[in-house]
Amino acid sequence: MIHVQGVCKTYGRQTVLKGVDWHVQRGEFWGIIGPNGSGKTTLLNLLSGVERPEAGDISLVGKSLPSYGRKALSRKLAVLQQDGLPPMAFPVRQVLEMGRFPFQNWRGQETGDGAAALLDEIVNRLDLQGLENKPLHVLSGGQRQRVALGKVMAQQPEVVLLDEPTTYLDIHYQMQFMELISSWQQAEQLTVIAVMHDLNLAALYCDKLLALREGKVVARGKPSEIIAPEIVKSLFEVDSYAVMHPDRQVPQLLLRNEHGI
Ligand SMILES: Nc1ncnc2c1ncn2[C@@H]1O[C@H](COP(=O)(O)OP(=O)(O)OP(=O)(O)O)[C@@H](O)[C@H]1O
Repeated sequence: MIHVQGVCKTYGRQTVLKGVDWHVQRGEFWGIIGPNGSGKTTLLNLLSGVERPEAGDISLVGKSLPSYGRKALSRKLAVLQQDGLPPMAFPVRQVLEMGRFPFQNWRGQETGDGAAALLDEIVNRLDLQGLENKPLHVLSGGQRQRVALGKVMAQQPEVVLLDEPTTYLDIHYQMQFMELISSWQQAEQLTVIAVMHDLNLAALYCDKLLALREGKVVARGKPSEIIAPEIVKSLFEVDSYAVMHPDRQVPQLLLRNEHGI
């Protein structure tokens, strides 16, 4: 689905990504992990076409990323940020309709049928009934992030890029958000790439993890291979224990100090 080959990115004198190679298959859920400043968001910005690499190539479904026009790219790929939508006055339903941009003509009219039914389905799936006519700025952060997800779903992409999407959510909404993404991914064979700071959530929901440090890939693999005390120590300089989650059989981290308490 996505091929990243020898990608380097420099800002001024700082080389932020140093020769990243990475292959993502259709339908996989990847988490990008690593310490602050390791290049995670930069890599996501390159994948979304917002930024261009100085060296190397990125291809999406066999075609080089720069060869996509804006609309063609937005039919393939959608991006959801930490705070997906600002608290603006647009009503929820209208925000969801904005996700249909790739399918609208120059007059803003939908070129195919079925958009209204699709939006109804999204409203039900995300439990947004009763909120459709409310302006975004009266919603809670958790509700707003659900609307942001709905807008991305309305775009019907094949790939979704998420940049720390649960940062501002409490644990209830974090779980809810990850469950929604995960069920969408499985239902549609969606490819998901998410920058994740919460390693326990990453272990629970991602199929695979890419670990970056100082702009280089230092580890990649299944959560069971990556969420291990030695790797976590090498990435974050933090001591930890890894224990098995009793329901899902994936590792979960418990933090510790150097005295083991
Ligand atoms: N537009 C920019 N101009 C200059 N430097 C930048 C720019 N974007 C990122 N950087 C620098 O590149 C480095 C990597 O930043 P990036 O945001 O990709 O890291 P990150 O791993 O996502 O960090 P965090 O976990 O803190 O979000 C940082 O040192 C940052 O200051």
